Amino acid sequence: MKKDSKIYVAGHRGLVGSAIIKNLEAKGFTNIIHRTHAQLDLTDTNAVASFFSQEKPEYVFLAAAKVGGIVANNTYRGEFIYANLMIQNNVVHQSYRNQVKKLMFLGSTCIYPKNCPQPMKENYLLTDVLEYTNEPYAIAKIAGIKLCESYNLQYGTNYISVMPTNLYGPNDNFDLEKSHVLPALIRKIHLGKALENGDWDGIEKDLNRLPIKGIDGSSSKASILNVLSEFGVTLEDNDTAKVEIWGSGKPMREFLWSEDMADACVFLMEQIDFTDTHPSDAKEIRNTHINIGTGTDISIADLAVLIKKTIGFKGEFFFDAEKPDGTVKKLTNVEKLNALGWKHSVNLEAGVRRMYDWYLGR
Ligand SMILES: NC(=O)C1=CN([C@@H]2O[C@H](COP(=O)(O)OP(=O)(O)OC[C@H]3O[C@@H](n4cnc5c(N)ncnc54)[C@H](OP(=O)(O)O)[C@@H]3O)[C@@H](O)[C@H]2O)C=CC1
Ligand SMILES: C[C@H]1O[C@H](OP(=O)(O)OP(=O)(O)OC[C@H]2O[C@@H](n3cnc4c(=O)[nH]c(N)nc43)[C@H](O)[C@@H]2O)[C@@H](O)[C@@H](O)C1=O
Repeated sequence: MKKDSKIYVAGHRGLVGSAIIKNLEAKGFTNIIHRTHAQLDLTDTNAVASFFSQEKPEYVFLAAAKVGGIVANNTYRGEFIYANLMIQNNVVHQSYRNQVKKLMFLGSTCIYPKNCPQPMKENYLLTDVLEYTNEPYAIAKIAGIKLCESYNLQYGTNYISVMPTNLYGPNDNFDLEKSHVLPALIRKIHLGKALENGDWDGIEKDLNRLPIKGIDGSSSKASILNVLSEFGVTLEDNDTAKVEIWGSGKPMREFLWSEDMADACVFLMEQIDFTDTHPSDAKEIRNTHINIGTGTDISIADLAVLIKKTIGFKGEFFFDAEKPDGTVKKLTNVEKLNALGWKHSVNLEAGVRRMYDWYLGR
């Protein structure tokens, strides 16, 4: 990419899209375009066609998607498969029709089988059944990989698919119903600490920034305590706070700082072409995507303890077995990425600290 190449970042206000913009700007790219969801609904085929024919971007980062944690994926199954298929079909097809030079499609490591051998190599894709809770989302993401791969093979396009592990960072989603585990635990443990300290100013500030289910900072203490308890943050009679952890706490997850993820995306966009993702003598070209992760994981229970220490929460945890565990373990094999010359730089301890600072607005 040249510094003045026209680059479209789809999903630029999200966790990954915002980090990609920051990374591109830091590297001196000057011609970045974007649209909010309200300005351009990427599920609208005609609107996406008009946008591409008017703007003619040269490079596309497809970081717009319908995204959420385990319960959101399991609850809004129809929305997750429909929106993701539509967004990627529209963006990839219009990129082809408008001669985009290179596109990066973002999938997810939930594309791999539920009981995949660990760590998961790219070629384990489509070797067994998927995890039920996110099957619709995963099917859409697998379709996205195959869409890019198939256009490359039939039309000679240059589209790269990357499969990130669980991500976290600035502009994450802290909605306790729909978010992923790491931002959810940061917020719940932060609120638990505020409850045990009687810090109602802190609770008011938090709820004014992001109201929960109809309560905000001006709501009565009784209704705040009531709604927080529905989300698993409670104050016991002895003034000890308790925070709920969904599931058993045993599942293992791998976490990558979103700004590392963005750096990997820009690195791959600049350094590799589709042809670099498979051997030149391959008779059947498949599994051309690249995992992005750290290669290290942690149990959810241990993650909660790490966040507890970072925040300085003194209370207790309890586990809600009614909530799903999801995949037991999904650790990426990152040999392919490392061999291309990229490695993450922010470890989980430092990342959680940065994440909490960002959450507090420091
Ligand atoms: N977060 C994670 O842990 C992981 C994410 N990924 C993948 O990374 C990519 C980015 O995810 P992430 O940044 O976390 O997601 P976010 O939810 O933070 O951001 C998604 C962005 O897409 C936009 N968007 C959603 N629907 C539409 C639409 N119909 N039209 C236009 N814009 C839309 C959103 O806008 P708005 O908010 O206005 O709707 C938002 O800006 C996705 O492909 C996701 O699947 C993969 C693995 C893990
Ligand atoms: C990125 C990835 O994200 C999703 O998969 P997931 O990794 O299972 O997502 P998660 O972050 O929501 O949960 C991880 C683990 O953590 C546990 N957990 C504990 N307490 C809370 C909690 O309070 N909130 C949440 N969300 N989870 C919690 C939870 O029960 C689970 O065992 C899919 O969308 C998938 O499609 C995808 O791509």
